[in-house]
Amino acid sequence: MTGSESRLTGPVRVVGVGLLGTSIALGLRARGVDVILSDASPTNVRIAIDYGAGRSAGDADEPQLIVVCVPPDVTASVIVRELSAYPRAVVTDVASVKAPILRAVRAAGADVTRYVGSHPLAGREKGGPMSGRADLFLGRPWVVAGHPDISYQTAAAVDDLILDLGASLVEMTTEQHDSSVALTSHAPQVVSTLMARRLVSAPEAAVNLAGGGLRDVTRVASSDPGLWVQILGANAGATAEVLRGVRDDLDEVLAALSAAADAQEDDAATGAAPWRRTLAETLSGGNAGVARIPGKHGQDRRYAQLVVMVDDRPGELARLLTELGEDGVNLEDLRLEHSPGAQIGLAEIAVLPETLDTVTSALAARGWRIAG
Ligand SMILES: NC(=O)c1ccc[n+]([C@@H]2O[C@H](COP(=O)([O-])OP(=O)(O)OC[C@H]3O[C@@H](n4cnc5c(N)ncnc54)[C@H](O)[C@@H]3O)[C@@H](O)[C@H]2O)c1
Ligand SMILES: O=C(O)C(=O)C[C@]1(C(=O)O)C=C[C@@H](O)C=C1
Repeated sequence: MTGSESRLTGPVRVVGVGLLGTSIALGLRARGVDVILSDASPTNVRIAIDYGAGRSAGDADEPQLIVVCVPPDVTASVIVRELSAYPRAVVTDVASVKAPILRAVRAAGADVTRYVGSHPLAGREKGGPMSGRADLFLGRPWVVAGHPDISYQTAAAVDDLILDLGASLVEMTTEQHDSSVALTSHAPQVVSTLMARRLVSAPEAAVNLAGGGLRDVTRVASSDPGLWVQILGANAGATAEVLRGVRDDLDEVLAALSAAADAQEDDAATGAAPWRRTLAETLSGGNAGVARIPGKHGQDRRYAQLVVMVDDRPGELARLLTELGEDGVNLEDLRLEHSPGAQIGLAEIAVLPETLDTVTSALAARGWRIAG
């Protein structure tokens, strides 16, 4: 690819080359943009350079855009420093909270006519430059949390960054952003963590029965505690409000379960017990909530699932993917499940619903066992 394929002219300076910074840098390098890398850790800069994410800073650098990708606690002070060090650059950051950062940048008296915060709703539970991926942002929402002191013309550089990385731009105020992510990201992190904590002292025999449900619920519980203390602390009010709603529902479920446990057998058999209705309503509410989550690429589209049994031998998964490619199948998603002691893995693949029958027959014809 060449630089002409990017909207940004560059150079772009990335400050903080962990997961987010390295992913942004790799994505821009793939479009030919000149990327300057900076981090408090010289080791992280070296790793990111070795990865092909960009070059080290020079005295004569005149960045068009600076993207601050450091932990939330230090984001405002780094923004203030960068605005002052590069008086012609537009500055954005990618921290997971927006209102407290804008407030702190304003309070420091910095030039907010060149600063607008942003936040890609894309990430992983693993940080550091080695987790960086050029395609991390493809099809993901990326919020620009605007404010009245920056002009559209100046903020356009941030829009260009988002579009160059293949993300979809969403405009919100900082407050709308923070209350939205309290619901979609920050409270879910706590719920996932609380469930995962139940496993710490559980018997090994029980934990070994872990299936897809537990893995889905606990994936983000592996995230960096240091980063999340900062995120939750900075968005405490809005996150607590969501969690109070969760607590109310949980109290209802506990009451229903307690009634169910106490119920006489014949009472349970009538089907009319109030606890049964409470549980059914709660579970249906969950169905209705999940149905509102947009699919991949932000479309409200559901995919058909197919589970293929993959022998636990080197190269088998690669063979499955190659053969799907040979059959012209576009995978919308792929998830692997592997139980301890099992000689097979389950590859759960998502395809467009209209292609499900064709894909199933093509795989069966090649001898793959379809589990569901
Ligand atoms: N992890 C995610 O999924 C995710 C997603 C969206 C946004 N974010 C936000 O992106 C930011 C970075 O998160 P990450 O996951 O990339 O973290 P990370 O730990 O992978 O990377 C942070 C980097 O910042 C560097 N750093 C720390 N203090 C610095 C300073 N004062 N000056 C320069 N460099 C400094 C660290 O050395 C490290 O390389 C955070 O604000 C986070 O809220 C994270
Ligand atoms: O680990 C992931 O899958 C994430 O996408 C992480 C996630 C999220 O909750 O959506 C976490 C925090 C960030 O601010 C943005 C993204």
